Amino acid sequence: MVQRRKQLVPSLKKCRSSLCKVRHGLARQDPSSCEGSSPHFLCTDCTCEHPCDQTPSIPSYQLLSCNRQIACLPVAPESRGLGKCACTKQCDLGSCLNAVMLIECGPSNCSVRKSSLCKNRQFADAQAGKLDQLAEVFWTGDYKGFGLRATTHIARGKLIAEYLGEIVPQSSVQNWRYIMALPQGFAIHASMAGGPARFINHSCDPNCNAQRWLVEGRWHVGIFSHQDIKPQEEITFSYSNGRSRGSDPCHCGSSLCTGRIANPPRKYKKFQEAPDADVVLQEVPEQVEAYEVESASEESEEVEADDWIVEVKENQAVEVLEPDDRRDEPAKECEGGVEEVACVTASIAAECTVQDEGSMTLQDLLRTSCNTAARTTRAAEQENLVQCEGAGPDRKTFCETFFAGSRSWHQAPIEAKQIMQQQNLPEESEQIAALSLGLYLPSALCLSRGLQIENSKC
Ligand SMILES: C[S@@+](CC[C@H](N)C(=O)[O-])C[C@H]1O[C@@H](n2cnc3c(N)ncnc32)[C@H](O)[C@@H]1O
Repeated sequence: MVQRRKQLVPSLKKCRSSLCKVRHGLARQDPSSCEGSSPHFLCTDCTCEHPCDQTPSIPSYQLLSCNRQIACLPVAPESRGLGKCACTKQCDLGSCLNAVMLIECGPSNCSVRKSSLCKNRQFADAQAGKLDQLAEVFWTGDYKGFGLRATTHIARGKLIAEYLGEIVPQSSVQNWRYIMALPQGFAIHASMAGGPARFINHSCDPNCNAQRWLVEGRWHVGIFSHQDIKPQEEITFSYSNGRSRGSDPCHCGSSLCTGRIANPPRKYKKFQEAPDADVVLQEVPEQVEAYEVESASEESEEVEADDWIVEVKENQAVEVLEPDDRRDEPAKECEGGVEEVACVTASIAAECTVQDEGSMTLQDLLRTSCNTAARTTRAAEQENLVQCEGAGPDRKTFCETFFAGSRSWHQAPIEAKQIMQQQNLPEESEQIAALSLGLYLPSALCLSRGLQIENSKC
């Protein structure tokens, strides 16, 4: 513990570089001197260990403003038949019935006439870019890679960021570093595309929690502060779902640290070849478990999410349809006089891996088109899914080595390099493979900047 502290706050006396003016975690370097900043990323700190010219830049990923539907996530069963809230003049988060049940208000379920008087629109506001930017990505150091920290004082109960990514079946996930579980076997996969929340690290004594909300019938996950947070304080939540204890070492630095961060549940172990692979399942915590439809989640856990679909009938009983049966099902959006929307959404749904026309809503349509067309996102997903088979023998070998590896690769650039050399792989292939897997790998980043690695540093 003492050693770790030394590493996080290096002594300024030892600092020889003129660039090394800022102590890690206390202040921010002038953003204008940072190269390669992405829109939400202001700057990485310079430390003696990582002077500005050596602090890695963020591995590339696509910045999203809303979730991208790759699998057609069914409308959340519990959203059916919900009435409007009982608010009259305005909706407040503490009193609106929807908000209390972690349901966001929207045109269909809010009683307040003017949407500006409804405070229960946090996710919609975030997606519209209406929320204050409260946090920035920063370099925490070798152990945890990048993280997110407050840029200002954040009061308790604030939505800091939505956990954005691609909605996929959990069964298709191979890189578990950037995953948030959803009910019914789905997940938000933020490896290739997502938002700043993908950088939030685990802590055994976190200042935030992940909450699953229903927004227009769809699950969304937000990172909310559960205590006041000071400027420059790292934003963290617990990856542990309370059921599993992971084997990855935890470096959260808290006095309550259990020494481990969580692993994916056993049923998905088949996707990680080695017990010690660097994989993490972040699952929404207990307080939102009420949103699980017990029988639905039980059933869907047993079956492949992309072959089967869970349907909810009017009486809320849950039924699992086999793929053949659901072809005859009418598009649900056609009921209720929105045929036009249904036609368009159905044609987009036809592009999806799961042919679930009935569960596409106008919101999906907007979400799909607010990013890339469904056709393109599907192509991206295909590429993601065949990471280990797809593009050439070098990437395949690297990928297999990564999943069979016994160490956290992002912490072991030397080992990564040795394996590449043992297998006679050109160095560039490591970089390409690492980036295509959405991994942070110092050696890959060094190579991308044309720098040599020596003693774990560029
Ligand atoms: C969702 S990513 C968080 C962002 C990541 N630090 C990065 O640089 O992209 C999860 C990964 O971060 C690292 N990580 C997060 N919390 C950690 C902790 N408390 N101790 C050690 N590593 C941690 C682990 O490698 C984990 O697989």
